[in-house]
Amino acid sequence: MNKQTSSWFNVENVPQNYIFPEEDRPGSLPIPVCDAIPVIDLGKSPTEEIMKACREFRLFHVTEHGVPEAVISDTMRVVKDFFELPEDEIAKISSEGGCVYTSSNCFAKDGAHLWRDCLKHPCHPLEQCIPYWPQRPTEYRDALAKYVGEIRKLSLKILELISKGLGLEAGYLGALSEVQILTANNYPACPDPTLTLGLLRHCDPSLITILYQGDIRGLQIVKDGQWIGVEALPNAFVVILGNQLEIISNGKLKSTEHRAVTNPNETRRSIATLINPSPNCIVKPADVLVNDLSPSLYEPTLYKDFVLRSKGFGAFTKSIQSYIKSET
Ligand SMILES: O=C(O)CCC(=O)C(=O)O
Ligand SMILES: [Fe+2]
Repeated sequence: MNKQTSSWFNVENVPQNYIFPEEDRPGSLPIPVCDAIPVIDLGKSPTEEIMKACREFRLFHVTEHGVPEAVISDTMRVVKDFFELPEDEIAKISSEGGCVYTSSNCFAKDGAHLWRDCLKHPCHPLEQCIPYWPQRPTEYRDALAKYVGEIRKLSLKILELISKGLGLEAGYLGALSEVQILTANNYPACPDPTLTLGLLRHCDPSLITILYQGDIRGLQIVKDGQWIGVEALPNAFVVILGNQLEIISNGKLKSTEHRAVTNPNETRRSIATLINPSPNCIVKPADVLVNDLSPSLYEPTLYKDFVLRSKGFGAFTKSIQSYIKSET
């Protein structure tokens, strides 16, 4: 086995406090990967295809996205190296403002732990955020700065297509996406994936989330009341619709319920970049989508109140939120 940071997962049987209640755990029934989830070529200005995917699956893959392969592979490498740092190095991280490291020692539900370690930090505006990022591995900041810059461009491109598809003016959703939060997830191999979860069923508190998951499966979404698996396509990104897009679109688009399951063979890593409004933004349905036939379905809500109420960034919501400058 590779050098591992911590030993909590290096066990033959799943410890009792990692076993989720029956209604949450994946169980032993197979959940097949759905090959109907659209893979959208972004080189073709595919507004209609994106809108159809958003309506039918609330999620889609994108290829021809413009993010260089080397940027992705360097990022995955430094993220792997980060999670393999000695425990005392990682322990220093949690004390640095704005950057949060959570190990599986945090309880997720009813005393059950997630089978996951995770690192979260804001990453836009870049200059303001970089000083809070981990300094080890030494290439972390350089690699991630390139990655989040590329993801910013990609997210604006996708939001522009969705703005158009919803009939909103150009730049409408882009203007509501001033904050970007990166979550790097590390799910070690698990002796019994039927009992455990990398991430519980949730919706992201974002407008959209751009997820990179390499070539190891583990993401599942709810479609028509059933769990379905999402393929892991190397060098493609998964776009997940978040709560804020559901509100702004006045329910025309719905957020994606999803979770991450574990596997018995190898460590899976994913990088989720959440594209969010700023904390003091009032999020409400776009005026052009509200009329007599389609009355407003959501109360205007201050984004930071939404996030605090829903604990959108987990147990450390407050420290992440308070770090982001309110004037942004
Ligand atoms: O690891 C995954 O596939 C999902 C990650 C995720 O949903 C999240 O970080 O919010
Ligand atoms: Fe998520």
